Amino acid sequence: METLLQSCSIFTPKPPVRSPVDRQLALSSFAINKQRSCNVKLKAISRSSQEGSSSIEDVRKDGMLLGADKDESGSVVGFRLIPQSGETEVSNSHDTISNGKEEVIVDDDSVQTTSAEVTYNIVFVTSEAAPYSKTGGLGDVCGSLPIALAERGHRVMVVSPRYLNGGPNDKKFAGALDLDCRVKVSCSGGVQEVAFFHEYRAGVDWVFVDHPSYHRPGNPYGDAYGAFGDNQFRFTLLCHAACEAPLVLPLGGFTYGENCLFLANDWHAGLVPVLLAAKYRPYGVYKDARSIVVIHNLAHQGVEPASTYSNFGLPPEWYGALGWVFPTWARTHALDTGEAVNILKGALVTADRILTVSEGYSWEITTPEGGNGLNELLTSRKIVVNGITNGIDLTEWNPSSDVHIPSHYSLEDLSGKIECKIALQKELGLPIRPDCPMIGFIGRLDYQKGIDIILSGTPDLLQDDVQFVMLGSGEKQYEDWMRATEATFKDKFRGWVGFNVPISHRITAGCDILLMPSRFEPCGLNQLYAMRYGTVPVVHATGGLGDTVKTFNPFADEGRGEGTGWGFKPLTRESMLDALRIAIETYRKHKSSWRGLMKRGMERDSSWNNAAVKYEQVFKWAFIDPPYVS
Ligand SMILES: Nc1ncnc2c1ncn2[C@@H]1O[C@H](COP(=O)(O)OP(=O)(O)O[C@H]2O[C@H](CO)[C@@H](O)[C@H](O)[C@H]2O)[C@@H](O)[C@H]1O
Repeated sequence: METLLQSCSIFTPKPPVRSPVDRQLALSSFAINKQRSCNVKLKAISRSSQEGSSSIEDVRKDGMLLGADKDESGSVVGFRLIPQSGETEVSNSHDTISNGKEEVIVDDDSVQTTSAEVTYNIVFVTSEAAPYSKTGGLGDVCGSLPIALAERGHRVMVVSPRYLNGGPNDKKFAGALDLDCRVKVSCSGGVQEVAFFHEYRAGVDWVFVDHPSYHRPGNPYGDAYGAFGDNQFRFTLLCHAACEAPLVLPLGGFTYGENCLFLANDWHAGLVPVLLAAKYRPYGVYKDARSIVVIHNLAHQGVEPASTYSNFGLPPEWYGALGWVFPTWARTHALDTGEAVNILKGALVTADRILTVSEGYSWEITTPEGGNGLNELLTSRKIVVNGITNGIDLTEWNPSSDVHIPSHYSLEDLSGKIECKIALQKELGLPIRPDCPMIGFIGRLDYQKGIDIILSGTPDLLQDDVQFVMLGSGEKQYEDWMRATEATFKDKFRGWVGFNVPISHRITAGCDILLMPSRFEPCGLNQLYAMRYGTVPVVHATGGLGDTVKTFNPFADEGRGEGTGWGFKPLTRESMLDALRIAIETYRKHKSSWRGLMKRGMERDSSWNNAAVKYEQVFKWAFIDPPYVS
């Protein structure tokens, strides 16, 4: 066993490659060794290596394998699959993409789901992916964008930790089986062994990295006492394991191979592009792979003291990539040199391209106000920075079939929305008043979400005849404030402290208005969910909120009105209250305008397919250029 594990270790030195032929041989034998070292348990998968493509059909029950594309080294770089339903064309499509525009132009067959012109082997690396793990929007995106890309014909793997906390969430990982493949990772002054679990679902390979440090009470990042002290270690492990996964895991009988595209999400996955550049490419491995860092939130960068650099398992000469110096004002004392390591910065200087989750935010992060200290670096790489607005999972967030809401409704028949409102008032113990404007807030209770502005504006807001319900958890001072406000305004305010997905659906469906006064918002998903549910968003017009919520103009479109909500600026208590008062007034007195607002919001196309087309454009650009660090 030890020999087997040893051969799987990513720290087995690989010989420097001299000639192109040698290099090719080294690459293919490296890939073969990796495959051999993994004894995959799944019967169908092990059959597939002997019997060819037919056994893959056993595994991929919902489709038919037409063939596999291989690169010159023999690694499989793509499959051609045709879904059993036959609803989707798989051969090279004639569909055209409108770059940078909302629209996807489909050819005359009016096929709903389009397929990609060029397909890639894509590896998402993420600290959370719904439904397995979710603490916020990152989980939503990494739980649904991979499926949208797989539906378009890409081969997609998502690598994230196998969190077990002893609670009911653990059963979400029950469908993932141990692949019986162990990898040894040298980091933090020792050698760690990680295992891989796998579930093939919705066309995607969900791969879970298993290690004792992912098994503890709490959420993925911390518990009641705060953030875990070893998060740098836990996510370093994730990145090392994710870099090995395409080489060692014969998923569906074939590894993803080296010619793949890594999507490293946020700082937790930020070591991936650094590892490609520093540990693999010098040995000829992953020389044709590309990496894209996706920023969901620049405020979190994975910064730790400089002395922790040796924990990353990187060559000493790569310190400069992660090295970071705090500005003088941020240092703690006169002798503090401000030296630190910053994982996200390392990703930004080594990734081939940089993506954010809205166009507005992609610009904001290049400014001193929105750049969180990385604006100059981002400006220097502006040419590879793009913003693509997130989509939403239209199956989970559908008012006509949502399993969490008491009545279903649609644009054609909105009567169920009033029933959802009445049921919500009942559930919360508020007076049952279908005519009373009901405002909702869902989100983390922290500085980003503008909770302090809500806190200062609520007493004034509640002077009016409204109901206000908040769902969230986070900073204790805000949780306490919610409890205290509920006690003071018993008939008007409810503060639900906690993270509860079914309640979030019921608030989205039952309220008339959704409030999002975020200080900054890379994209924001709740306003997209709200619009789909005919709930009108009132938002601070920043980042993705400014991009997605169009302020109501009653005079536009020959008096029919335009817009899906209200965006206010600047972020002050007064401008938030002004916007809310206009919204409340419109709700009360201008019923047809309100219906127009609901209708336009519900009709908005927030599908992932649209966003996936734009991602594909960025993938193409990534492969046109040589690797940024080679
Ligand atoms: N108490 C609670 N109970 C139940 N569900 C709750 C909840 N609090 C939040 N949620 C859910 O968590 C998600 C939050 O998503 P957001 O996009 O609004 O913010 P987040 O800041 O986490 O994400 C970051 O990443 C995403 C994805 O890119 C960006 O949209 C965003 O701007 C960026 O800050 C939503 O699905 C929401 O319903």
